Amino acid sequence: MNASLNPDRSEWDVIVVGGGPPGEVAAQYATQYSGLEAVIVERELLGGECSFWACMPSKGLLRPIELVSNARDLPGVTGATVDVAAVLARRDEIVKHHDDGSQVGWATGAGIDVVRGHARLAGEKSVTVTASDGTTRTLTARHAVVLATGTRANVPPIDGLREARPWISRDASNLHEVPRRVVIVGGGVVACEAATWLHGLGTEELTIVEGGPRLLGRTEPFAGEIVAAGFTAAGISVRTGTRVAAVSRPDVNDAGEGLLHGGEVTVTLDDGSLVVADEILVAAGRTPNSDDVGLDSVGLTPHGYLAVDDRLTVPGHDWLYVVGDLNGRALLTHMGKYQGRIAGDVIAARAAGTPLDGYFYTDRATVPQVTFTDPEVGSAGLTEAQARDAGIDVETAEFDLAALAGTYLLRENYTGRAKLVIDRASDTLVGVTFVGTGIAELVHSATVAIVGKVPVGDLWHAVPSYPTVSEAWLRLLETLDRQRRGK
Ligand SMILES: Cc1cc2nc3c(=O)[nH]c(=O)nc-3n(C[C@H](O)[C@H](O)[C@H](O)COP(=O)(O)OP(=O)(O)OC[C@H]3O[C@@H](n4cnc5c(N)ncnc54)[C@H](O)[C@@H]3O)c2cc1C
Ligand SMILES: NC(=O)c1ccc[n+]([C@@H]2O[C@H](COP(=O)([O-])OP(=O)(O)OC[C@H]3O[C@@H](n4cnc5c(N)ncnc54)[C@H](O)[C@@H]3O)[C@@H](O)[C@H]2O)c1
Repeated sequence: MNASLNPDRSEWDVIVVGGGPPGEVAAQYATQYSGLEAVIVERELLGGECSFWACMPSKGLLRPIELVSNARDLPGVTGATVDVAAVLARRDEIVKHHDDGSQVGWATGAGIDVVRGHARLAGEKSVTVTASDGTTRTLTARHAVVLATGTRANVPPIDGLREARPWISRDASNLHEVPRRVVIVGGGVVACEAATWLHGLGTEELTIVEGGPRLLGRTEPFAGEIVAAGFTAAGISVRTGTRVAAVSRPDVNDAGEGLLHGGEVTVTLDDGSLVVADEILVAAGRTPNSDDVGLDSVGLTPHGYLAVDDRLTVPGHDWLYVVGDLNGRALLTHMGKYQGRIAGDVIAARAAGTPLDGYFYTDRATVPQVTFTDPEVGSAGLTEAQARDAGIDVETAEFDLAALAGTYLLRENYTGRAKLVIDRASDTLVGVTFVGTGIAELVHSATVAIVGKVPVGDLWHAVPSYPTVSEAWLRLLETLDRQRRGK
């Protein structure tokens, strides 16, 4: 099949609206072995937020900072510094200078057409696309439409905030100048990662304002506490339990993405104190892109996250699938891509009339995530509080990761902690959290143990290599054993 960009045709088997990784994967899986034809409609860049403004640039900025932090904490290594211009240049390479040619090449090479423009549902299996020149065309799907339009930064209705033209995550990840003083609204994942790279790139005065009681509120409490302690030690001001009451910025401009959006910003906090900065970054969660995709044309509510069943199908609309951030199940690229795999397989199976056995989505207690702060935070499954809320009779074990030979060798002043959350009834893990340098690659071992429902007794025979951070597993099991013996 010869796929192309903006082909002159109007009917496909599958139309995917939104070309982030989940949408791309849904198109791939729906077509790769089925003979079905698919088109992806994308209004901006094929590859989506993740490739150009989120995961990839942010991790590209964080990696050199992590390396320098480790090197500076390791006797025998000298001279490690961050070359800001070189880091930003590599980030620009990583986002391919905002050219999605290679992604379009991947799609067409895989037999998937790409149409550029803003897509809206126009009734069952019908999609209108408005191109940048204002022309409109109507596309028809023979089998399925997949919505994968993602989310955008949420800017809360704070007095003066919108008028101040704050930075959003796109500006922070695609920054071209490093503000000397920054206030960050929010203390979740975006805020904590952005604070890490801004500090590492040279921002001198950083204030994080989080309305909730701690940073990284969805993780085990010790994770946010350790990250906050690291920030405080680095001279970053962490204001938890505090909200921004008002923002004032007399001079604003249209400098563009990643450049200062105006002059000095004065931020009034709800305790009456003032913080003056050169930029304000909003990292206060996401808003789903459901308000301008024609949902009302098929009787659906045009706002909020779109609920799906375990086959990623909108109930009552067996031709309509939603993958990625838009369904609100887990705002993570890897989970969205997993949804894309399932939705694609289900579409192909339904079109062929073959059984759907085995094609179902589950995230209820298994979602993994790594937050690339210093130290890193990694988890899979449930926190203790989430497990208790789910009615599980829980047993836990914790271990200070600084007490491992593997972590002692990694860096001089290692800080870290790990925790197991165990379902007593089945004696299997329902959640694992690691905090510390070098834990990111450990998270998948926890995911496998949880998904595989490995009995705790069997984990004793999964022997970690010496001297690695993986020995966290051994120490956690020893701690659990000691607790069970009442010692
Ligand atoms: C700063 C930051 C860092 C992150 N880092 C990580 C990370 O390290 N790991 C991780 O797993 N997750 C990370 N995430 C989350 C991750 O970016 C999202 O989960 C992921 O991008 C979701 O993919 P998506 O396709 O659902 O949405 P998006 O990536 O937002 O893609 C949606 C696409 O749909 C297009 N679109 C929208 N509406 C229309 C329309 N009407 N017509 C046509 N096209 C349309 C958009 O242009 C976009 O290209 C991060 C998020 C942020 C903000
Ligand atoms: N490494 C990764 O996996 C990674 C990195 C970045 C983002 N993400 C994903 O992107 C999503 C969005 O991240 P996020 O950090 O924007 O959202 P979030 O929901 O994780 O955090 C937002 C934080 O802002 C706080 N907040 C909201 N309004 C506020 C206000 N007015 N004043 C003060 N605090 C306020 C909330 O209490 C919350 O703690 C997350 O769900 C995450 O999964 C993942």
